[in-house]
Amino acid sequence: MADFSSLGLSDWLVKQCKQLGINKPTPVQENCMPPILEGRDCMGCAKTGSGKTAAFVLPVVQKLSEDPYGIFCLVLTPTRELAYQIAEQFRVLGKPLGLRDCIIVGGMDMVSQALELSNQPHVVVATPGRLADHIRSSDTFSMSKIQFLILDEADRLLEQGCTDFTKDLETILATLPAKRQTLLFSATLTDTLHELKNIAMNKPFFWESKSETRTVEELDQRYILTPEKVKDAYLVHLIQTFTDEHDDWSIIIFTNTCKDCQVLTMMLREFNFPTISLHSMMKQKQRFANLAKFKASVFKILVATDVAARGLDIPTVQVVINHNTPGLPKIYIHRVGRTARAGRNGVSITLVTQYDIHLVHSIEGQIQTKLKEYPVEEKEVLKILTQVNVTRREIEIKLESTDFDEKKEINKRKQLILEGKDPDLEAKRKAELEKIRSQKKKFKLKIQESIQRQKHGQLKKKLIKRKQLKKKKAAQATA
Ligand SMILES: Nc1ncnc2c1ncn2[C@@H]1O[C@H](COP(=O)(O)OP(=O)(O)OP(=O)(O)O)[C@@H](O)[C@H]1O
Repeated sequence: MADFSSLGLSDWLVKQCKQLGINKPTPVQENCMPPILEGRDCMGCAKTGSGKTAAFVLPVVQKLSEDPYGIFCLVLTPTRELAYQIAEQFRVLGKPLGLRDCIIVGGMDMVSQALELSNQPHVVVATPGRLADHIRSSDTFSMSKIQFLILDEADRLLEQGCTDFTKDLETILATLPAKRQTLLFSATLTDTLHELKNIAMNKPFFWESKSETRTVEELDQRYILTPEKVKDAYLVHLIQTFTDEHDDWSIIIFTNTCKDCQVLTMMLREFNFPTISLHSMMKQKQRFANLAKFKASVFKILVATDVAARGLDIPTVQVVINHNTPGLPKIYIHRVGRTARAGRNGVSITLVTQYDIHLVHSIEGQIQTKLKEYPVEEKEVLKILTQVNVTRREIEIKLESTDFDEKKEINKRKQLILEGKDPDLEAKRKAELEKIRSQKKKFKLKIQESIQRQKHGQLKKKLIKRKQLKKKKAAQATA
């Protein structure tokens, strides 16, 4: 196996790696770093927790040390928390160099960010929306000379999901030089390969870890089949068991919506579990503070939406619980990848209702692994069922009396304004679309009913005819 020196890193950087416990390159590092150092574009696809961040940070820091200037490198990433994590890796590995980084994410003060950008940091780590806002509103910084553009979680940045980055990416790409190195990394790159190649890449070096499974071997992947109404009781029971048996374990619970995230956090606190939440309806400062408390093990349980599904590297996380079965295998891969990182063991448990079984099959098909049933004493779960459900209901009532839903509506309106849309017009458009959809549905239903009636009529006619024929035959026979 190669060492970092033979891959082309300077002695001071190898020493810096050692201080972080990074002694031998992981496969993605061993394979992707040489072509990057040679000046090639690169696409790296490797499992969660396999060291993709250092695979791009190290070559950039090496190259920066040979020709330091700002702005040298731009890293784009889908979430704000991930931007901080990546910037930290640059800061630590580039410390002997005096590397200056700048983090540009939404929810933080725009003026101080603009000031930092104008001071020409070596590395800018950003979420696309906020960086595009700076480009549109100010001309005090330039990225026309950057040498590296990196898209971390590249497939997420390019997919048109609920947060669509494509417009912002277009704005950003238009300000970058054509002559640059573009590096794309993710654990699920292959699904969006075609779109990724459109990012004007120059014969990229492509590397994918050779493995039939798409999740790591150290991860014990389990499921519990449960009726929807018993889900929370299973959750409370699982957490009770884990916390009784282990002192130093942390657990991440993934939920489908911000509201669910909030309800579960409050409910688990009622049961005295040290729980904290992370979702997009929280103020950014609170998000950072909560994540820091979870990382420091002040709170052992983090309830989060998919905002925490990608990239977060928290070594103490031993268990990931999916409170809902993810609708897409890709989301499942990233969620469960928050445990069993860098060779450690971990467990993931997905709560599956009878309506989600097809989703589990599709996940199993993608990851090429069968999930195993997690054994639970059902009797124990039933003992707490009423208490858990009553607690949940009380919390839901409490939350309804706060302005949680209202805040969500306000946030939505703010987002639309930022996207340059009129919230009232959008609401009208949405209502009209909904009306058309419901009319179409009604029409379809009517047609189906009329077909059904026709079929029924035809059948009735056939039966009458058959009866008449039978009668006729019987009459002929007696005559
Ligand atoms: N060569 C190495 N030896 C030991 N540990 C390493 C090495 N490279 C990286 N690590 C550590 O492995 C952990 C996971 O790395 P990283 O966060 O880069 O994973 P990733 O592949 O980006 O995962 P994800 O797809 O979830 O974002 C980090 O704590 C990192 O410090």
